Amino acid sequence: MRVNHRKMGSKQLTCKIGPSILNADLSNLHEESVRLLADGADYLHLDVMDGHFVPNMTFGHPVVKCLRAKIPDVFFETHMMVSNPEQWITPMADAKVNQYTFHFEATENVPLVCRKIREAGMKVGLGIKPKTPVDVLEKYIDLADMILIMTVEPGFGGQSFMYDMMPKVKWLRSNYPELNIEVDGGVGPETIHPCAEAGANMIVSGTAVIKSKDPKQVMEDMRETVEKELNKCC
Ligand SMILES: O=C(CO)[C@@H](O)[C@H](O)COP(=O)(O)O
Ligand SMILES: [Fe+2]
Repeated sequence: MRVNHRKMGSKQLTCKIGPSILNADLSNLHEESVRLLADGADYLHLDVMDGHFVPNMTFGHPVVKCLRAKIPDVFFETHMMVSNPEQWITPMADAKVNQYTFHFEATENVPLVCRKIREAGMKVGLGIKPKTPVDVLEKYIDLADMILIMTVEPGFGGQSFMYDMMPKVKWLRSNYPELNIEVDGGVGPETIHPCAEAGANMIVSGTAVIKSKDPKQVMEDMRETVEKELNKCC
């Protein structure tokens, strides 16, 4: 299935805030997630790391499945920082994940992975690491529901936002007005402006939300900034 993101149709893009729980107290994953959702999160961005594609490990489908059992209705995106992303499609679909976001750099066969994700009933997210140029995505964009532009090297929360990734977001937004574009890494109240101006509408924020005394306010402020920009263009 192909989605034509180039045409300017009637689809109104909205801002979605998806906190990353990577730097939360993972022994309280359920409580932390419920708190973030009560504070206004639109979806949960679950960072899955395999210690191979990135030099860090987190959790996999068994944990996601347990969390899903306690939170049945919320949109779960798994950010798959794994080699061989094909391997975890079925288990993540079984865990009732809504969107499976994998990395361009992790596979030789992007179309095949996109197709298998869709066949398993999930939305397709396709991401690139900072050193990967955005134009490699051109022939795959219509196979995806969302493009992820990493604004740090994947692997760890709490890193500094890479401002020089914003031209990638701008290029995508100017060519694909209806595309969902996500930014991830070092995003918070201090760095949301360039993301919004460049055209990102899906905002992942870990440390800035989790470590804040007022996560609700942080998410509200980021949403307001993004919505202001989205409303400018239409
Ligand atoms: O995927 C990743 C890191 O690899 C992210 O989801 C970050 O973990 C977000 O955390 P902050 O950079 O906002 O602290
Ligand atoms: Fe992530």
